[in-house]
Amino acid sequence: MKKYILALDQGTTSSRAILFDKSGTICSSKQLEFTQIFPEPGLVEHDPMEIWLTQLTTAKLAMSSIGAQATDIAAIGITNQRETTVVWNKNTGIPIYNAIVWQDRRTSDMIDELKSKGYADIFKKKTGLVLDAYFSGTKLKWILDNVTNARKLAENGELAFGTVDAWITWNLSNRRCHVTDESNASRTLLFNIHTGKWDEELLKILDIPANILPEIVPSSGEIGEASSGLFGDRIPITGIAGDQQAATFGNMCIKPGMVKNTYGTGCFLLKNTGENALESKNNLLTTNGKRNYCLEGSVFIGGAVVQWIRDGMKFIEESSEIETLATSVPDNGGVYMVPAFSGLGAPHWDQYARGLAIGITRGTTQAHMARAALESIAFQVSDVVNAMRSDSGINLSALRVDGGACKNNFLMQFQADILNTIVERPTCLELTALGAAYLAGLAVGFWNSIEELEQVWQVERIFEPKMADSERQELLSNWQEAVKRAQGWVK
Ligand SMILES: Nc1ncnc2c1ncn2[C@@H]1O[C@H](COP(=O)(O)OP(=O)(O)O)[C@@H](O)[C@H]1O
Ligand SMILES: O=P(O)(O)OC[C@H](O)CO
Repeated sequence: MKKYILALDQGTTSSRAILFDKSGTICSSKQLEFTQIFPEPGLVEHDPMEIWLTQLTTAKLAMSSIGAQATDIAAIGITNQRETTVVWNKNTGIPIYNAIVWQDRRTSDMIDELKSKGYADIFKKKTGLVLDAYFSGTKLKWILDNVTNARKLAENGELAFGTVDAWITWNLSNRRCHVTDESNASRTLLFNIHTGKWDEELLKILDIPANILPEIVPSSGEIGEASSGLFGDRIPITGIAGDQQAATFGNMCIKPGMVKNTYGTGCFLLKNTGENALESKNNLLTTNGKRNYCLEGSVFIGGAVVQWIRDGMKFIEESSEIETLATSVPDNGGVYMVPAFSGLGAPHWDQYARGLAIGITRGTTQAHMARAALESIAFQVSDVVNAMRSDSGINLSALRVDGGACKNNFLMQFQADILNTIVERPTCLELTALGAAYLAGLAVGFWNSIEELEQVWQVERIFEPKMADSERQELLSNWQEAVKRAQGWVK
């Protein structure tokens, strides 16, 4: 009898493997952090081999720690940091350059050039995305233009491009599958979300040869097999989704209008818009979920500001300590932090914004800075919600949350206060991995219906808004002023 689904969650800062049983319970979980490479300010890379090896190791450890065999596992579901771009040689299986991470800003000039040539509208219409260095298309072009021999090898059909899902699947399948799914393809600037195909016109604009691209496969279905050499027997791969779409499914936002926000490295708020690919007038992205479209607001720095308070400022030793530090003062003492470390994402889309802290006086302490850092996460989410409110008349009765930073009770209460909306925190916070497990499990009959999965989602705690309107308005108005001052800084 198959007892588990193995979810591989390849995130920005760590690789994770989780074995879920039929009740959606985590039976085993292993996580390994990997190296963040910052070659210059604004550039962020990962070593693709380290991504693969940490992912493989976590899978083996998750299995061995509970004595699970390959034959106990019904299927593998893969979910991943999106947009991060890997190009490898199909003959050797070796990447020709480091993975260029979604946070990397090296193609900002390329984006400016595309905008100046008037291409913003066509990309928006076909891909649902705004032109920004965040997405894979210009990162891929940069590799082809800058790595020695890359373009020649690509023209000879010797190179493969993929987001991290494709890289993991290629390695799991012993180089047999070069595939991606629509939720990842929809983050490349190369994929037409209306036709469900790579778009020839966009490929031409970016000068990208079609033969480098992965085949697009369903997010849930027969995708490939992990080779027996890895786990002792073959295991079907039947689920792939970008991490934010997977979390939307894991959070069971399956009906139009339902909204989730994931508080990981960044913050990603997705609203299910059903079968309509709603075009945003407020700089939100239209993106593909499982047979559904979503409106998305991507905030580049969420929990990462807590890592910066810990590792950069060294105010705390563990991320969890920020809550005690921040609540040791009654308020932010007039300090506002805009963590635009790699520009601002939705709804501002300013590649040239940079971080600032403002309102500092002689009385400002580490506690005020920590509090301002946490508040900045909630303010950014609030900007996205407001953009969504004016776009689609969103009636946000409750916000479902997940991700590492939503363990922080102060942050969740402040979020509820600033949005003036209930925040619902579920019992299982690993909803990205759970979403990928669901996609894989539904494809092999481990679970039979979405209705069955709806029983798994349970609320752990509800945060009710308590703040007075006047206080909320003052905080938001000061935040908006701070954002204005951060914008365009490195232009
Ligand atoms: N108690 C906490 N309070 C605030 N932030 C936290 C807390 N615990 C973890 N984090 C933040 O959560 C993030 C990790 O969440 P996770 O969902 O694992 O992210 P990712 O998938 O992007 O790697 C880190 O940026 C970390 O700083
Ligand atoms: O790795 P995460 O969870 O921060 O997610 C990264 C996003 O997929 C970037 O779009």
